[in-house]
Amino acid sequence: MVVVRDARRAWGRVSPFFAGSRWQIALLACVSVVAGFAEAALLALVAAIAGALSQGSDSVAVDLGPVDVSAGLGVLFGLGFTLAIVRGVLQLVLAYLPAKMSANAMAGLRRRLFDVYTAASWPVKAVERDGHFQSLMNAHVTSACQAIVALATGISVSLMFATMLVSAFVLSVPTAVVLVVTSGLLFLMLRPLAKRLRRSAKALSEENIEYSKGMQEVVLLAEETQVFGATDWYRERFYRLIDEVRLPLLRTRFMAKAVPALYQSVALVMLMVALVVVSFAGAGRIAALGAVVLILVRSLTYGQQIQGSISAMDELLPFLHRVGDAITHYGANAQQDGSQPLPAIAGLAMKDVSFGYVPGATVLEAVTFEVAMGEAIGIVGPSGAGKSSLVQLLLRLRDPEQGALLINGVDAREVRRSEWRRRVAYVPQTPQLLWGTVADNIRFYRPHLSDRQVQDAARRAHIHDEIMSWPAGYDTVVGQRASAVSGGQRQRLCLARALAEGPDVLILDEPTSALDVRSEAAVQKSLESLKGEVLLFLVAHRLTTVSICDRVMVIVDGRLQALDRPAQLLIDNDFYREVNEITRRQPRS
Ligand SMILES: Nc1ncnc2c1ncn2[C@@H]1O[C@H](COP(=O)(O)OP(=O)(O)OP(=O)(O)O)[C@@H](O)[C@H]1O
Repeated sequence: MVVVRDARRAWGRVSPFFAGSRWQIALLACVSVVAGFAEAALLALVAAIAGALSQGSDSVAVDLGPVDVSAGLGVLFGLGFTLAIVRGVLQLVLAYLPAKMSANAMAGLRRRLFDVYTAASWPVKAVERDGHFQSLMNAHVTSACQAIVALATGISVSLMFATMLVSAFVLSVPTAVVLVVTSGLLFLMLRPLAKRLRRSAKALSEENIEYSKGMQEVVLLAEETQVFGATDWYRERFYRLIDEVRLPLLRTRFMAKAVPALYQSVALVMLMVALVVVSFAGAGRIAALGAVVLILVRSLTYGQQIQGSISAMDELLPFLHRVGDAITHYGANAQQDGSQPLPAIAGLAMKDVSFGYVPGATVLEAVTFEVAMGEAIGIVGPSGAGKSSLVQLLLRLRDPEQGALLINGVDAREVRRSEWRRRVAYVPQTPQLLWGTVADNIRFYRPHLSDRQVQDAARRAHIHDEIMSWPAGYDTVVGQRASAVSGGQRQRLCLARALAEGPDVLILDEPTSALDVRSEAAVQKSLESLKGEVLLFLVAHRLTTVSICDRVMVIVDGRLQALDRPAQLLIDNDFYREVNEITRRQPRS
């Protein structure tokens, strides 16, 4: 059966992510069988006691097919209560195990997804739309765990159904045959509906991801839409996203409920058919007949629960598969690592480096240069020339298509990433603050950094005095939105973050473009004091930013046009001269 095959495949993919799953499944199976037989015995006992009471007899004969047991009413009442209690306790175990498996699976899947995502190469993550990973981690993992509960419940109720079947065979062979045939027929009748349910669930999983991506955009653009106003077009676009989830959700939820409900209605008809067969074939004494009827009714309940589990799996397995696919995808695109240690950085170079984001569209071409530790290098060029792309290669977020980045003369791909990361720091154009204290933001998940190191970094970034003037000092809470800091302070906090571990190489992408003159001067002062201590790369549009640099790279149309001292560039380089001219004419704000 498709769903069983699919469930086994899904189980194979997720079971490694939660500990002890095998023994839990084995325990679940054993407890289900024992609980099923305890229930069947209890039903036979109830029927026998009812039969004895109706005849006014003190002694009860329990018909267990080939075995007949006789005992007094008192003994059998005691046995009945014991069986009921045992059944109740086992039921608790059967409720606990799937819940535990699901909770373990949720933690295991989330850990695994987080690990493969963080280890995946940057180009794989960079092409994903915002909201994609969040949706996987939240809605998809939650649904995947519900699928695991459905799977565990399905295994449990199937075994209980099987024990009912065995009990029915013991009590009355014709009844058991009718049970097998009717159940089989029911499953066959409901399969087409179940297939449609799977299709809708798959569509729902896809639409949910689209919806999450859209909603992420709503959050990201909240400030802009507040200013521009949520236009009708904007609203319509998101209403459409909401509606696109509505239809598959309606179909999926309807069919997930309708299939088991239909099963119940048809099952009642089948029950009447079974009774007709029993009436013709005969089920022995009245007590045996009672037991057979009770077991039939109970079997149909379990059959309905099996159908419910199958429907739930039909609904939820696409989510589980998507999580599995994502784990495979990120895992297959893990960042490659080198094995060479990196004691210290003496110099960096690029040799004949060409790079493009998509095949056939070259962004950087034959870039070759050499820079030494302690130099301050500016990177300028027109918009779209390839400056940020060059930075991505320097940061080893991406690898060149041709040529190589050389660290101390060694191909960067051969150098251990962990050591490279420890020696390189970066301040992006729009650095992000964590929701936490100023100290947390400078420390940035590096608990080994002492308070003194944090404060030293802040001093070097020329932000320490300002921090000390705030009432809560380093304990001031800052965040992404309700930020307690200005743009310039944010930039310098992130500079302190970059400096905290004493990097060899510091790369800044437009560190002062969004700042006023005073903040720019403060950042410039910080950078100037770093000169000679680190290898500094400074991407800039304004030439004032690169005024502290020893040499400046001019990148035009993806080519390194020049790498020289600013004074020399003013003589040799048209682009540099032109930008210098424009800058001189502009009044400073
Ligand atoms: N993720 C990407 N996928 C595809 N193309 C990209 C991507 N990022 C940048 N590009 C393209 O690469 C070229 C160089 O872009 P890059 O961002 O490196 O330029 P830049 O010099 O930093 O520009 P700016 O000064 O405007 O920031 C541009 O044509 C741009 O469209």
